[in-house]
Amino acid sequence: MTLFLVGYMGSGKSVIGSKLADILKYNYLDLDGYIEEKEGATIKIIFKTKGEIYFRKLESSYLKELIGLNNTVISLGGGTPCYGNNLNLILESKNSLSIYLKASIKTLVGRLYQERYKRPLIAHLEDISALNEFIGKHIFERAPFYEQSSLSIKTDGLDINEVVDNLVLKLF
Ligand SMILES: Nc1ncnc2c1ncn2[C@@H]1O[C@H](COP(=O)(O)OP(=O)(O)O)[C@@H](O)[C@H]1O
Ligand SMILES: O=C(O)C1=C[C@@H](OP(=O)(O)O)[C@@H](O)[C@H](O)C1
Ligand SMILES: [Mg+2]
Repeated sequence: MTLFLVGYMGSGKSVIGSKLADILKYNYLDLDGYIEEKEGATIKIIFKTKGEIYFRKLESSYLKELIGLNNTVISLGGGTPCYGNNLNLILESKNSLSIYLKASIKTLVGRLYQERYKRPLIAHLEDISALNEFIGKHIFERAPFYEQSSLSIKTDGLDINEVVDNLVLKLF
């Protein structure tokens, strides 16, 4: 079984995915981490030197390499299901489930403000209200992709361990 974690930046895909894999005794992969390892460059540097389109092409081709793995939790990037044929690959991959980690704009802003420099799409946003507006519009565009996941879980007001526990309960 492959479990794909889906959701906006800051929804907790990376942190929850790694803990979930520990609990389930599954292998763990973070698509962004995989790209960084293979390319020998951070996501930030890839965006800066080659641009977003180049990153999206890498993201799609490395996603293909990770389809069909057994006993693995994979944290996707926030944009992964929203480009090219990625969503079909995820949804049609055999013996897999996609899990949408949902969070309100307010929650995401709270989690991302201090960390926005790690994320090229939001690093330029100076203040909380600019971040708030950007995320609001962006989620409106992306939610229809995320919503096609096999299951979803609301994370507002839950700490990391509570989200993992709820997820384990939903899965089994
Ligand atoms: N449920 C949660 N409660 C509190 N903080 C969280 C929660 N989920 C994630 N975070 C924090 O939000 C930040 C972004 O999490 P991360 O796993 O990198 O998200 P993503 O991979 O979806 O962008 C991290 O600092 C993480 O510790
Ligand atoms: O939403 C996006 O388009 C992106 C999300 C990031 O991953 P996280 O969602 O793990 O932050 C990373 O893939 C890249 O910065 C682009
Ligand atoms: Mg991540």
